[in-house]
Parts: sequence; C-alpha cells; structure tokens
Amino acid sequence: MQTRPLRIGTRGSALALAQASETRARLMAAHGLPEEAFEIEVISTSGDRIQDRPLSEAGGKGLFTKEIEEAMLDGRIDIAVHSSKDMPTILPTGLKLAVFLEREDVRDAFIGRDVAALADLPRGATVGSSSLRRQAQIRRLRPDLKVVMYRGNVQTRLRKLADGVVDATLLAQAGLRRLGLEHVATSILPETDFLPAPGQGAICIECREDDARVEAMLAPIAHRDTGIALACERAFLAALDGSCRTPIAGHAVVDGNKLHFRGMILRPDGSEAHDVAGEGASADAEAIGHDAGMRVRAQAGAGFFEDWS
Ligand SMILES: NCc1[nH]cc(CCC(=O)O)c1CC(=O)O
Repeated sequence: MQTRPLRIGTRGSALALAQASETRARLMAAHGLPEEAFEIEVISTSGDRIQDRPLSEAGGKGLFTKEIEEAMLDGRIDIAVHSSKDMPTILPTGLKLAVFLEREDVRDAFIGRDVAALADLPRGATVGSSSLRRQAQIRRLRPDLKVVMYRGNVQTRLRKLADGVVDATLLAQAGLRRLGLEHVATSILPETDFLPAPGQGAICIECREDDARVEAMLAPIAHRDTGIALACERAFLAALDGSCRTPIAGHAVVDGNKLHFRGMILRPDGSEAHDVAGEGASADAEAIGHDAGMRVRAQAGAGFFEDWS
C-alpha cells in the first residue's frame, strides 16, 4: 500500500531523536513495515541556536517548530514529532496535531548533587532551571533558594551540576527515561505538589491538514486517553493566551469517561499563585480546560498578567 518512505521530521537533540525513533518503531509495529519504510529527517531550528538568553525573551515556543513546520508545508517531510509541552496552542494554517502517543511519566525529577530532595537543600542553595514554571514553583516552595537560568541539553546540565555550577536541577522524568537516564533522578516530585507543565511527557505528531494517507497511517498509534488529557490541557493554555512569560502548570487525568483537571498560574517570583480544578465528562475535555483557564484568569485579576510582563 505504501509507495514511498514516510518522512519523519525532528530536531536533532538526543531527546528529539529518541522520540522520532519511538514513533517510527510504533508505526513499524502497527503496520508490519520495515525500517526502510521511514526516513528520519533532522531539521535545525532557531531555538536550537539560541543559547544566551531565556527562550521566553527570544520569542518562545514557536522557535523550536518553525523550520520543521515550513518543511512540512513545503512537502519535504510528511510528519513532525514533537514534545507536546513545547507546542504553541496555535499552529500554522494547514497543519494540525494529528495524534498523541501514550504519555510517559508526567512528573518532574529532582536531581541533587549532595541531597536527594528539594526539601533537603540547605538555605541559600542554588537551583538551575530554564523553565519559568519550575523557577516560580521552586521560589514558591523555597523562597530561600537561589534560582538561576540553566540552559543546554540534558548531558550539559548534568555535567554542570557535577561541576558544582548549581546544587540541584529539575528535569522532566519522561525525558530522562527516553534517554535511558532515569537513574540520575535523586527524587521525583509528586504531580500533586509540583504540578507539571501542560503536555509534559506526551509526544505529539503533527501533519498536514489535508493529508488523509498520513492520517490513516497515524491513527493506529494514537492513545485515546492521552489525546483527551491533552485537549483539556491545551485548551487551558489557550484560554490563558499561551503567554510564554506566564508560569503555567496543568494536568488532566482521564479515568474512563471522567476527566479531572488541575491547573495553576504563578508570578515568576513565586510570590503569588492561583490554582483551579475542574472535572466532568471526558467528552467535554476541551470545555473543561477552557473553563478552568477562564476561572483562574478571573481569580488572578487583570493586574496579575500586566504587572510583570
Ligand atoms: N522544554 C524542553 C523539553 N521538552 C520536553 C522535555 C521533556 C520530555 C517531555 O516533557 O515530554 C523537555 C526537557 C525537560 O523539561 O526536562
């Protein structure tokens, strides 16, 4: 049935390549196809080239997807594999998120050099993170710590930690697992105390809106509950405008036909946080997320978004 290889676009980081390989393996298994039926195409993005400033200042999430999406619109690749967490809520015209793969661990991992857990860090210890959400959550829980910017790929961050540049860092346990590095976590932050980013741990696949052949190929590897949870979490983000300067956390859990959602927005300095919960039928996932976003927005008040952006 297949005439030419399906071209899979991805960034070149170790994590991105692991996710592209996992997608290929799932497609091979679902369709009984050999590896030659797929081509993994590595595409460098603007986000990969910015190392000197916070991404939220350089233009945010779209930086990691622009060149890959252009390749898809030009027909140079057929699908793109992404971390859902890094995807903007609005996609370029002509593209869509077709499927979400079964979610990995949604939680954040704590990696301490001398201590195992966040609570054990001595006063004034330094924690490195480049995520606005994690920075704000750490400051909220431990206002005494020093939180510093921390960029680079996972290997670079682990080396800087070993070298004493920071005393601890936080990374998604899902990413560590996909890299075979889950053992580096010295503890795991329960998602109830340390709410993850919307989309964390879930791989998504983007394709052209009018590409029925590709969509039919992707359908068997879609994970229903992950797709439902992500519809809710992404609607929450969208209701908050997806401003990449607002620390936003959110997590939906699907339990059969029911869905439970929790969300939170914080001030970057951790001095203020607003949380929200929602539940209802899985079929209403998007409305539950949107409604939670509108409620937490109202709760925080307009000043919350204007004071520091
Ligand atoms: N922003 C980078 C990014 N995008 C996705 C992951 C991890 C994997 C995932 O959440 O699916 C990471 C690294 C991290 O947060 O530690």
